[in-house]
Order: sequence, then structure tokens, then C-alpha cells
Amino acid sequence: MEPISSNKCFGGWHKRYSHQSSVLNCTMEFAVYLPPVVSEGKSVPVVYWLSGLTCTDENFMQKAGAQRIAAELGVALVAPDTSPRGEGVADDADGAYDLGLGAGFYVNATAEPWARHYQMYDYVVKELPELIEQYFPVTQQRAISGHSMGGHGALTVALQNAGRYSSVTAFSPISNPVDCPWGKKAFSAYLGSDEKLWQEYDASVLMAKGGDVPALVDQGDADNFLREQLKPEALQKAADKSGYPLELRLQPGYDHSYYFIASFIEEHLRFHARHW
Ligand SMILES: N[C@@H](CCC(=O)N[C@@H](CS)C(=O)NCC(=O)O)C(=O)O
Repeated sequence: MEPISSNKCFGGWHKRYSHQSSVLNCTMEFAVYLPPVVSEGKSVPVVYWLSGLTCTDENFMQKAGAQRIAAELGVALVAPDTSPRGEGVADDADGAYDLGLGAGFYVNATAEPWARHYQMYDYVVKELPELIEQYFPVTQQRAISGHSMGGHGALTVALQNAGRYSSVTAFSPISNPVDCPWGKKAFSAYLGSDEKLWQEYDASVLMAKGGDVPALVDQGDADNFLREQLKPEALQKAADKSGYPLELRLQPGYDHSYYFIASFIEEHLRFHARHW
């Protein structure tokens, strides 16, 4: 692990690192925020943040203002990148923003040319937490959050790994990727034509089967992607069917941006802190 930068922030430290990922077969960068109590020798729980299309680890850390409340709550924040990176990593032939680099969709790709590097599900669920738990003063308490493509990632990761996460929250998640243009495009590329496999990565399909990881989802009603891509009504329907503990809130006037995330991130972190 190589340090890239270190900045004091609300009494704690925001740090960036690069490391060689064996799961993704490339060099990856990630960010970690360590709250002030860490300097007193205390270990802290971790909230993992998964970002959306076009993002790196930096969007959330620079725009959401989450460090202030993480410092108060005594929680670490970890933000991975949104896809494998570097020379030799496949990208969309037209450089589209919604496939390839910056658009890993938190799945394990099975189709070519993606399978060699695009294993973001295993990276987020296994390799990155193992690294964090080995090198940083953190407990085994984990929660997960994300935005848009990362909201889809957070929900599917929590739903598939109930014992590993104590709570999950999402902003504007892609709630039913098997039934929207972003999801269909990414899943047909990364997973091929076997739609049964797609369903393993669909939050609405998974939530309809039930579960008990507490979930909070915020969605702005002025979000341009709401109707065509995000479809929170599918998630609500799934939760109603299975009796899943989902709190879904439609927030009037908010759009898809980090201004929305910055407005509610405090409530999301407090939600996680209530469920350690
Ligand atoms: N319309 C955008 C779609 C990408 C987008 O809205 N990305 C969201 C996540 S889905 C984001 O967080 N962008 C980066 C940022 O706002 O910092 C584009 O064409 O680039």
C-alpha cells in the first residue's frame, strides 16, 4: 500500500492510498477518513461508500461533507473507486460514461473482454475490507452506503451479505437494474445474456426475497434520472411483498447531485450509528 496524500479534516485525517489489487488485476486508489478518536488508540466502525457513474474515490470525500459528522460519531469512512483502472483495462469502445471505466456496477463480470479486471463485487465485499481491517484501527462493524450506481451496489452487497453489514443506506439508487437502460446495458456487457445471473445483482429482486439489514433510501423528486433509470417504486414494492425493513423517502425538490447527498448524509451516518 502506497500513501498518496494525507489531510487533516475535522480533527481526523483524510488519506488516499494506492495498492495492487489481486482481485482486479490492476493498481487501485482508495480514500479513508479516520476520525479523531483513532489518535487516542480507539478502533472504530467503518462505513463504506460506493459512488456512482463517472466517479472516483474523490467525489464523495470532496463534496458530501461527511467528515464532520464521521468525526463526531467516531466512524471511519472508506471510498473505493468505481471500476478497475489503468493501461490494459477494457473500456467501452466509444468511451461512454455508463460502461467500462468509471462504471463497474459492483458486479463480478463473467463476459469478455471484462472478466479479467471487472470484479468489483469481490473487491468491495472482500479484498478492500480485508486490507482496511489489516492496516487501519477499525472494528469488524461495517455498514455500507452509496449513490446511484453505488446505491445499487450498496443495496445488493448488503442484501447478499446480511451478516457482514449492520445497516445499508442509499441515495437515488438504481433500484431495479434488470429493468432500466443503464442496468440492461451494463449487465448484458458484464454478465452476458443469462438474465438469471443479472437478478443476483438487482436490489428489488433481492429485497423481494426478504432480509433484515435495516435500509434507508433517499430519493429526490427533481432527479432527472428518477423515472427512466432509478425506479424506487420497484424497491418499495419488493419491500412491501417481503416485509423488508426499508424506509424510502421522497425528498421534494432535490436532484441527482452531491448537493442532495450533502443535505442528508448526516442522517444516513446517524442511521448507521444507531445500528452498530
Ligand atoms: N449525466 C452525467 C451522468 C453521470 C452522473 O450523474 N454521475 C453521478 C453519479 S450517477 C455523479 O455522482 N457524478 C459526479 C459528481 O457529481 O461529482 C454524465 O453524463 O456524466
